[in-house]
Amino acid sequence: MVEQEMAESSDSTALRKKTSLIASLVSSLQTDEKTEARKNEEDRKGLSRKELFDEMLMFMIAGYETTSTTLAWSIYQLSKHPRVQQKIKTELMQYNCGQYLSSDHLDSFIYLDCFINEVLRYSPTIDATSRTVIVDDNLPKSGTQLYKGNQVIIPTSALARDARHWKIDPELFYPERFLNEDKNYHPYALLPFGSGHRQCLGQDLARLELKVILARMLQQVTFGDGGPEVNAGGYIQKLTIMPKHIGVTIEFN
Ligand code: HEM
Repeated sequence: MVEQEMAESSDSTALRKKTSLIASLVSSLQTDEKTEARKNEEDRKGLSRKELFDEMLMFMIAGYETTSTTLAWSIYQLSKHPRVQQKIKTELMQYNCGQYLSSDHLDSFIYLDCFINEVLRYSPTIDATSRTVIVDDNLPKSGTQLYKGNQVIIPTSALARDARHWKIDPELFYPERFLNEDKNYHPYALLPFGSGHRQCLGQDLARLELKVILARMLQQVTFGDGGPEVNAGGYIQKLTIMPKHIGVTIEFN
């Protein structure tokens, strides 16, 4: 894909760089890598070819397992919460979209958005992120001293279940919270995609993928609890946090 893009004229790449990630990366390639390599890191402009390929690899690694694991958690939660599953199905039927899912249809599925948010809150695939302190500073309330170079861990999964930040018991799997009591939750209580200028670059794509796949699946099938032996839940921590025992029944509607 990158080579195809590099074969295009620079004018054509520049035209498409707002809508194509690959065109955008290719248009940032350094024209003279050797000269750039001799400069200090802060003075270098553009991407080397190696940096571009590293970015592409990062998209694949960061984009694949996170989204597929969130989908696995979604299926697990659907199997455990038939009431929630039925409510999503009712919403899908209400808009009677058949085989064709337009962006207007997707925008109408408000409860499905709440469900996806609740899965990301209750069963996060990533439990923390981190930042490197770049100047000596201290935390506003506690006064804790931080020094340049310290690594600060932000425990996103603990924040998402911290009762101080949620009006409805955070231990409950309850998508409706995002329609009512917890609609205006603290912006840093739920950070499934991080925050700030290093936040997840693929979050809109991930949300779109999750919404389309879940809507399509729930138009066709109902997930049931496969029983305590196979659908026992729990989690394993690999690159992401995955469900450990997930075993559901699938009924075609
Ligand atoms: C449900 C799916 C996903 C979850 C839960 C997720 C979560 C995250 C989190 C927590 C971070 C760190 C953000 C921070 O420290 O502030 C991150 C970074 C990143 N994600 Fe995602 N992600 C998902 C899907 C994707 C997809 C689909 C892509 C790309 C196709 C992607 C690409 C990236 C990249 C490139 C970064 C690094 C950004 C940077 O360091 O500047 N992610 N993601």
